[in-house]
Amino acid sequence: MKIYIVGIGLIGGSMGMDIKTVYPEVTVYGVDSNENHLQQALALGVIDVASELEGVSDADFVIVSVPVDVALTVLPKVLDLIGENTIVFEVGSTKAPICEAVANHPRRRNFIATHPIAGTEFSGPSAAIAGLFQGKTNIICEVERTAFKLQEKALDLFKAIGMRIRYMEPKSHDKHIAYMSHLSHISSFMLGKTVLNKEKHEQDIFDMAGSGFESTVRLAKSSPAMWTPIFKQNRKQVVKTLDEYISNLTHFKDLLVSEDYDAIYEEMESVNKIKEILNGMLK
Ligand SMILES: NC(=O)c1ccc[n+]([C@@H]2O[C@H](COP(=O)([O-])OP(=O)(O)OC[C@H]3O[C@@H](n4cnc5c(N)ncnc54)[C@H](O)[C@@H]3O)[C@@H](O)[C@H]2O)c1
Ligand SMILES: O=C(O)C(=O)C[C@]1(C(=O)O)C=C[C@@H](O)C=C1
Repeated sequence: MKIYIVGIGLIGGSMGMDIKTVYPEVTVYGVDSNENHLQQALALGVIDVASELEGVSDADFVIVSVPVDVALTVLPKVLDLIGENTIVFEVGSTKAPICEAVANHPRRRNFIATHPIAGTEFSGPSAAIAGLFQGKTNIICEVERTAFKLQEKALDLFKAIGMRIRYMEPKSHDKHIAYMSHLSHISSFMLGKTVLNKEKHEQDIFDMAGSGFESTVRLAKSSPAMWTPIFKQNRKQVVKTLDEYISNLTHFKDLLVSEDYDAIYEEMESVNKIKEILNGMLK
C-alpha cells in the first residue's frame, strides 16, 4: 500500500506515525512545501520517502493536511492527479468551504471530507504524536458523496488508528465547531494579550503562572498560519459566536459592578454542569 501525506506537520505527521504502526507494510510518502519539514519528517521516521505532489497519481490513499486556505487549491490539484481507485481525505478545521471547492470535481467521489477532533497547540512534524487519534472523534461530512467502496476503505483506516466516527453536514460542522474550538482559541489569544499588555516583567509572569493560567492560555501558543485562514473561512459563524461570548462577559462584569454576588454564584453554578458532561464523555 502506498500512502501520500501532503502537509507533513502535526496532523499529517501524527497520521503517518499511526499508519506505519497499524499497517507496517505501507510505504508513507511525504510532500511538503517546507523542505525542512520534509527532512525532519524523514529523520523522525514519520515518512519513508520525501516526494512531490505528482507522485500521488498511483497512491492508494492521499491525506491532505495543510492549512485550510492552502487546502482550497491543493485539494483540487490532488484530485486532478489521482486514478479511479485512490481515496483522498482532508483534515482541515473548516468543512463547508473545502467541500464547496471540490463539489463539482470529476473525482469528487474519490474524496472524503474529515475533521479529526484531536491536536495540540504545536506545529510541524516535530510536534507529531503517536496515538494522537486514539479514542478521538473524526467528523465526516457529505459521506454520501464518496464512492461506497472507497468510504469503506477510509473508515477501516480511521478505525484502525482508534477513531470513532460522527457524520455531519459541512455547514452544521462549521457552526458547532465555532463554539467548540474556534471560540476557545480566540479567548485564549486575547487572555494572553491582556496579560502581556499589563505584565511587563517576564519573571513575574513565570513566577505567578499557576496551572489555571497555564491551561487557559495554552491555546495562545497556537500557529497564526493555521488559525488566520480558519477564522477567515468561518468568519460569519465566529463573529456570531464572539457576540454571544462578549455579551456573557459583559453580563458577568455588570453583575460584579452592581455587586450582585448571588447572581454571580448562580451563573457559575449553572455552568458547573460542564463537569458532568465532560466526565460522562471521558468514561
Ligand atoms: N493542530 C490541530 O490541533 C488540528 C487538529 C485538527 C485539524 N487540524 C487541521 O489540520 C491541518 C494541518 O494542521 P497542522 O496542525 O498539522 O499544521 P502544521 O503547520 O503542523 O502542518 C501543516 C503543514 O503543511 C505544510 N504546507 C503548507 N503549505 C503547503 C503546500 N502548499 N504544499 C504542501 N505542504 C504545505 C506546512 O509546511 C506544514 O508542514 C489544518 O488544516 C488544520 O486546520 C489541525
Ligand atoms: O487541543 C488543542 O490544542 C487543539 O487546539 C485541538 C483542536 C481543538 O480546538 O480542540 C484544534 C483545532 C482542531 O481543528 C481540532 C482540535
